[in-house]
Amino acid sequence: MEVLWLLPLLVVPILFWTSTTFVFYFKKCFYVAYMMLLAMISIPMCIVKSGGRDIENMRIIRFMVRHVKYFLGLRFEISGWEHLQTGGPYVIISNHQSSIDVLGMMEVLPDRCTTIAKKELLWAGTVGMVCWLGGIVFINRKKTSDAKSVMTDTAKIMLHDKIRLWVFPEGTRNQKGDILPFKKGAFHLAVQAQAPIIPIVFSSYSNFYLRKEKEFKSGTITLKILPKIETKGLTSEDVSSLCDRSYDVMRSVFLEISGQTSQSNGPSNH
Ligand SMILES: CCCCC/C=C\C/C=C\CCCCCCCC(=O)SCCNC(=O)CCNC(=O)[C@H](O)C(C)(C)COP(=O)(O)OP(=O)(O)OC[C@H]1O[C@@H](n2cnc3c(N)ncnc32)[C@H](O)[C@@H]1OP(=O)(O)O
Ligand SMILES: CCCCCCCC/C=C\CCCCCCCC(=O)OC[C@@H](O)COP(=O)(O)O
Repeated sequence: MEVLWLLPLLVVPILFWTSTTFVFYFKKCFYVAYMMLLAMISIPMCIVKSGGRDIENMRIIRFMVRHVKYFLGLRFEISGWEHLQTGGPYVIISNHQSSIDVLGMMEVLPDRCTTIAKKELLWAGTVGMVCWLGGIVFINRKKTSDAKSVMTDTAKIMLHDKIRLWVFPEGTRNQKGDILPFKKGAFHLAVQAQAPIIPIVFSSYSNFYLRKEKEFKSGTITLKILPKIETKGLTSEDVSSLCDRSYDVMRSVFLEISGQTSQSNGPSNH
């Protein structure tokens, strides 16, 4: 009878070995549950260290998240570190494929850097709470005028508090094997703060993570930090061309590091 208790210990490894769908759901559930747990542990640490919402809490979050990749069988190959050796405020822009991006983000996140996120994330339990404590700026994507005014205020805070901002200019997650046309908020922000833009490109996850096919294998993510793009002297008139330039350089690097050749990208709103 006691042997029955051992059954799950046998069944889980067998399913892991035989079913890619099981592995997919197992890893996804593990990821969410473990991030929730890490966030729960981090909340009191952030409160004790900073007394509340403070960008310095991102150091704790970064430290807590860095090992999660090992459990998911992921490796990062990072190049271009020298481009992050820039003092003062800047805006990092990167492509956005999945919530797994958070792991790459925490590999390279500079000090005094937080991010812009959709306001719905605030309600993601302990993860939402820790994001708030880390000074993440929440925007309402459904109310463009509100989102724009939050970003304009953020440009002022960036300069005043000497902080860096990480923005996903696609504005949503995308796993279509290409980069979506960029929204313009990140570029207005950089121009308003007269701060440089540092593009970071994540290679495609399609060789290890396929949402539709329910596959989540081990894999290596290439993360390329690109040279900064200056915005000194630019005005709102230059935002469209700045956005186009950044998109072009990031897209060609994305295709190169994802082992794809350049095709014409479908829709473009810039
Ligand atoms: C310890 C355990 C821890 C566990 C947890 C682990 C980690 C937690 C910590 C960190 C993790 C954080 C991860 C968070 C990831 C979250 C990612 C997201 O949520 S992505 C979604 C949210 N982000 C964005 O949407 C940013 C990009 N969007 C924009 O910038 C948009 O432009 C916009 C501001 C939202 C407006 O949207 P819209 O669709 O209207 O975009 P357009 O670009 O077409 O703009 C329309 C129009 O407005 C002009 N515009 C835009 N912005 C501005 C501005 N700031 N000032 C002035 N004008 C602006 C733009 O030029 C357009 O006009 P025109 O066409 O005439 O040029
Ligand atoms: C009790 C509430 C339960 C909520 C459970 C959800 C918790 C998520 C938990 C763990 C994942 C950790 C990573 C957190 C940050 C990732 C955020 C993210 O990637 O959001 C998606 C957003 O960029 C774009 O969203 P859309 O594709 O436009 O939509």
